[in-house]
Amino acid sequence: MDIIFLGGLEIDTVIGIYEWERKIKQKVVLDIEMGCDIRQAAASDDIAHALDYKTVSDRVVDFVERSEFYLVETLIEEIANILLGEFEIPWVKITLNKKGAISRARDVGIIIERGQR
Ligand SMILES: Nc1nc2c(c(=O)[nH]1)N=C([C@H](O)[C@@H](O)CO)CN2
Repeated sequence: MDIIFLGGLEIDTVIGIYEWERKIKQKVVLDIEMGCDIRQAAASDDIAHALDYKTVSDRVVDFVERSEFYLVETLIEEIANILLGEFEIPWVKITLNKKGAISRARDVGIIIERGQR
Protein backbone atom coordinates (compact mmCIF):
# COMPACT_ATOMS: atom_id res chain seq x y z
CA MET A 1 0.00 0.00 0.00
CA ASP A 2 1.15 3.50 -0.80
CA ILE A 3 0.66 6.40 1.59
CA ILE A 4 -0.16 10.03 0.91
CA PHE A 5 0.46 12.16 3.98
CA LEU A 6 -0.23 15.59 5.38
CA GLY A 7 2.16 16.58 8.15
CA GLY A 8 1.86 19.42 10.65
CA LEU A 9 -1.54 20.62 9.48
CA GLU A 10 -2.29 23.47 11.94
CA ILE A 11 -5.92 24.43 12.55
CA ASP A 12 -7.51 26.73 15.14
CA THR A 13 -10.72 25.46 16.68
CA VAL A 14 -12.93 25.45 19.77
CA ILE A 15 -11.90 22.30 21.67
CA GLY A 16 -11.87 21.42 25.35
CA ILE A 17 -13.87 20.45 28.40
CA TYR A 18 -13.33 23.54 30.55
CA GLU A 19 -15.47 26.67 30.46
CA TRP A 20 -12.55 28.90 29.45
CA GLU A 21 -11.81 26.61 26.54
CA ARG A 22 -15.31 27.10 25.14
CA LYS A 23 -14.62 30.83 24.69
CA ILE A 24 -11.38 30.67 22.71
CA LYS A 25 -9.85 28.91 19.74
CA GLN A 26 -6.86 26.62 20.27
CA LYS A 27 -4.47 25.13 17.80
CA VAL A 28 -4.54 21.45 16.94
CA VAL A 29 -1.85 19.94 14.75
CA LEU A 30 -2.76 16.99 12.56
CA ASP A 31 -0.53 14.42 10.91
CA ILE A 32 -2.57 12.34 8.48
CA GLU A 33 -1.48 9.24 6.57
CA MET A 34 -3.86 7.93 3.91
CA GLY A 35 -3.55 4.55 2.27
CA CYS A 36 -3.93 4.54 -1.49
CA ASP A 37 -2.51 3.12 -4.71
CA ILE A 38 -0.66 5.81 -6.62
CA ARG A 39 0.16 3.73 -9.70
CA GLN A 40 -2.72 4.86 -11.93
CA ALA A 41 -1.98 8.51 -11.15
CA ALA A 42 1.71 7.96 -11.83
CA ALA A 43 1.06 6.17 -15.14
CA SER A 44 -1.40 8.79 -16.42
CA ASP A 45 0.18 11.87 -14.84
CA ASP A 46 -3.42 13.05 -14.30
CA ILE A 47 -4.83 14.50 -11.05
CA ALA A 48 -8.18 12.88 -11.91
CA HIS A 49 -6.58 9.54 -11.00
CA ALA A 50 -4.94 10.79 -7.85
CA LEU A 51 -6.08 11.29 -4.28
CA ASP A 52 -5.91 15.10 -4.36
CA TYR A 53 -4.23 16.06 -1.08
CA LYS A 54 -5.30 19.72 -1.58
CA THR A 55 -8.96 18.68 -1.66
CA VAL A 56 -8.46 16.48 1.40
CA SER A 57 -6.67 19.26 3.27
CA ASP A 58 -9.36 21.85 2.43
CA ARG A 59 -12.12 19.49 3.63
CA VAL A 60 -10.39 18.69 6.92
CA VAL A 61 -9.46 22.32 7.63
CA ASP A 62 -13.00 23.52 6.91
CA PHE A 63 -14.51 20.83 9.16
CA VAL A 64 -12.14 21.35 12.08
CA GLU A 65 -12.39 25.15 11.95
CA ARG A 66 -16.19 24.93 12.22
CA SER A 67 -16.26 22.21 14.88
CA GLU A 68 -16.79 22.80 18.62
CA PHE A 69 -16.14 19.43 20.26
CA TYR A 70 -15.30 18.89 23.92
CA LEU A 71 -12.97 15.90 23.52
CA VAL A 72 -10.10 15.35 21.13
CA GLU A 73 -11.41 11.79 20.84
CA THR A 74 -14.60 13.01 19.18
CA LEU A 75 -12.79 15.35 16.84
CA ILE A 76 -10.28 12.78 15.62
CA GLU A 77 -12.96 10.11 15.12
CA GLU A 78 -15.06 12.50 13.04
CA ILE A 79 -12.05 13.36 10.88
CA ALA A 80 -11.44 9.65 10.26
CA ASN A 81 -15.11 9.18 9.32
CA ILE A 82 -14.88 12.00 6.77
CA LEU A 83 -11.71 10.63 5.19
CA LEU A 84 -12.98 7.05 4.93
CA GLY A 85 -16.50 8.06 3.93
CA GLU A 86 -15.89 10.80 1.39
CA PHE A 87 -12.65 9.80 -0.27
CA GLU A 88 -11.43 6.53 -1.74
CA ILE A 89 -9.22 5.79 1.23
CA PRO A 90 -9.21 2.24 2.67
CA TRP A 91 -7.02 3.05 5.68
CA VAL A 92 -6.06 6.15 7.58
CA LYS A 93 -3.74 6.98 10.47
CA ILE A 94 -4.28 10.29 12.22
CA THR A 95 -2.19 11.95 14.92
CA LEU A 96 -3.88 14.86 16.70
CA ASN A 97 -1.57 17.02 18.82
CA LYS A 98 -3.17 19.54 21.20
CA LYS A 99 0.08 21.30 21.95
CA GLY A 100 0.12 23.15 25.26
CA ALA A 101 -2.86 21.32 26.74
CA ILE A 102 -0.59 20.02 29.50
CA SER A 103 1.69 22.77 30.76
CA ARG A 104 4.62 20.45 31.51
CA ALA A 105 4.34 18.46 28.30
CA ARG A 106 5.42 19.58 24.85
CA ASP A 107 2.92 17.35 23.09
CA VAL A 108 -0.35 15.69 24.05
CA GLY A 109 -2.93 14.02 21.88
CA ILE A 110 -4.16 10.87 20.23
CA ILE A 111 -3.13 8.55 17.44
CA ILE A 112 -5.73 6.38 15.71
CA GLU A 113 -5.81 4.01 12.76
CA ARG A 114 -9.10 3.21 11.03
CA GLY A 115 -10.02 1.05 8.05
CA GLN A 116 -8.16 -1.85 6.51
CA ARG A 117 -4.49 -1.62 5.66
N1 LIG B 1 -8.62 11.91 26.98
C1 LIG B 1 -8.80 13.25 27.08
N2 LIG B 1 -8.42 13.88 28.20
C2 LIG B 1 -8.59 15.21 28.30
C3 LIG B 1 -9.17 15.94 27.25
C4 LIG B 1 -9.58 15.25 26.09
O1 LIG B 1 -10.12 15.82 25.12
N3 LIG B 1 -9.38 13.91 26.04
N4 LIG B 1 -9.30 17.30 27.36
C5 LIG B 1 -8.89 17.96 28.44
C6 LIG B 1 -8.94 19.42 28.48
O2 LIG B 1 -9.79 19.99 27.53
C7 LIG B 1 -7.48 19.87 28.32
O3 LIG B 1 -7.08 19.74 26.96
C8 LIG B 1 -7.24 21.25 28.81
O4 LIG B 1 -5.97 21.34 29.38
C9 LIG B 1 -8.33 17.27 29.61
N5 LIG B 1 -8.19 15.84 29.43
